[in-house]
Amino acid sequence: MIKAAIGSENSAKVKAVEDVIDSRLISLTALNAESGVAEQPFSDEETISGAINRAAFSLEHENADIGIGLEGGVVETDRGVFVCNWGALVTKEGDTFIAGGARIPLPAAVADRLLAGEELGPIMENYTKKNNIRKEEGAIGVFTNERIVRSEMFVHVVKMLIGQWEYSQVRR
Ligand SMILES: O=P(O)(O)OP(=O)(O)OP(=O)(O)OC[C@H]1O[C@@H](n2cnc3c(O)ncnc32)[C@H](O)[C@@H]1O
Ligand SMILES: [Mg+2]
Repeated sequence: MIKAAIGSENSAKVKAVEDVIDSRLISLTALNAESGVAEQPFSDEETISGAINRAAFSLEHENADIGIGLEGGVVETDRGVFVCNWGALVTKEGDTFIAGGARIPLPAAVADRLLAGEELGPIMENYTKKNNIRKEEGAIGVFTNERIVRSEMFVHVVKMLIGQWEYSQVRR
């Protein structure tokens, strides 16, 4: 049995990993891992660092074979502020794999509040008058009419992580 650890207890993230891995081959533990970056990452680089830090923390803390970190952030571009999401998978052999998730621009009303220093999670709850968006459909779900919800977006990221790791095993 391969031992995996995911560095979050957010159900949208844990469910994504559970959906992708084969539970007959890989056991999964979820823990709240330090991201080591701001609560609201504001670039791809900062979001990637958060994902890698969570993955490394999880690997070490659980003495696992693989650690997975999933981190959300936003990126400011010439075309507006986009949501971004990154994942990292680290192995006890010292390999690190990363993969990025789908991104869409946020409405100006949301972007303005982010630029003023608020966090996306609370902004979304306030904007939609709903709780727990970040554990459920997410900003990506709200603004895509739920055609892509947060867990599905993370499933895609986790598939790209696990797939890169599998490919490295095959070639080892
Ligand atoms: O418990 P953790 O794992 O921390 O789960 P979380 O929902 O707080 O998720 P992250 O810390 O990875 O990311 C939070 C950031 O992700 C971004 N994000 C994207 N979609 C979001 C959503 O629907 N709700 C909240 N944050 C979202 C936003 O930039 C947040 O500041
Ligand atoms: Mg968080």
